[in-house]
Amino acid sequence: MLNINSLNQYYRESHTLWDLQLSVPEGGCVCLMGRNGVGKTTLLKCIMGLIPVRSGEMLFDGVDLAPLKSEQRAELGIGFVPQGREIFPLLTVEENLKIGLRAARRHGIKKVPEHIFEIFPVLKQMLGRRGGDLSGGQQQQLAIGRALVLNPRLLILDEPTEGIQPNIVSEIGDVIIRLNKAKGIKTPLVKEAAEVKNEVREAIKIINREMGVTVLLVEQKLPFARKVADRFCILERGRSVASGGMDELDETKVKRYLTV
Ligand SMILES: Nc1ncnc2c1ncn2[C@@H]1O[C@H](COP(=O)(O)OP(=O)(O)OP(=O)(O)O)[C@@H](O)[C@H]1O
Repeated sequence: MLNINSLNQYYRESHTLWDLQLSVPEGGCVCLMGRNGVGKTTLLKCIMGLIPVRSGEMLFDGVDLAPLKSEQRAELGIGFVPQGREIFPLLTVEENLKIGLRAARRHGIKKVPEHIFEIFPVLKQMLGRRGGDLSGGQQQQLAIGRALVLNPRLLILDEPTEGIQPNIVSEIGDVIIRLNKAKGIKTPLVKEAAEVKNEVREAIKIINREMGVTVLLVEQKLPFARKVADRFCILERGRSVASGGMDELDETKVKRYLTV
């Protein structure tokens, strides 16, 4: 579905991606891996047309992406959830989702598709809440939900579990739970970060395996990557140095390219 050949990218004079190869088969879930600063985010930005490339080829279903602006790439069916999520903090969850809808209208999608709320029930519960008041994990779910509004065939995610930590609200929640427990009062459980991470992981699996959306994601955490992806591609200093089925990601490769 997505084929990248001999891609070279520069930040001014700094050669960042070198003759890079990447292949994302239709229906697959490919995890882009590698240590900090090897060029993973840069590659995703090139695919989305957010930064220029110097040479090479990027084909999406055989269509050359090079002459297309980033909105046109989105319209072709590529959804992108950037690092840091970029949701609008002052807009409500509903308004954030409707921003995705603006581009989708051209494709006859007039309403936020109901399946998004089936994957992320929390978004339905919090439609009127401001984006900035959501926890990190909820913001991530909103960002993925917003990308799904356009009904993408390829969903690209940059470190979807980054920054999901037990937030202050849940810490306060824990204190309340403990206090109430001491008094014998039952309190609804406050979700912990690990649980939210699992939710995000399960959602990506549903999007890939049940909805049939092809997925390309950057993920540094090996257990997460192993659970969600079926293929890997490792970058080192801007070059693709290893790729294959997840079962081929052995200890030697992990030690050589991933452990810090
Ligand atoms: N806007 C920029 N201008 C100049 N250099 C940049 C810019 N953005 C990134 N770089 C450099 O390009 C290289 C690749 O960065 P990139 O963010 O793509 O790596 P990464 O693998 O995504 O890292 P991380 O895992 O830390 O997010 C790094 O050396 C980085 O310092």
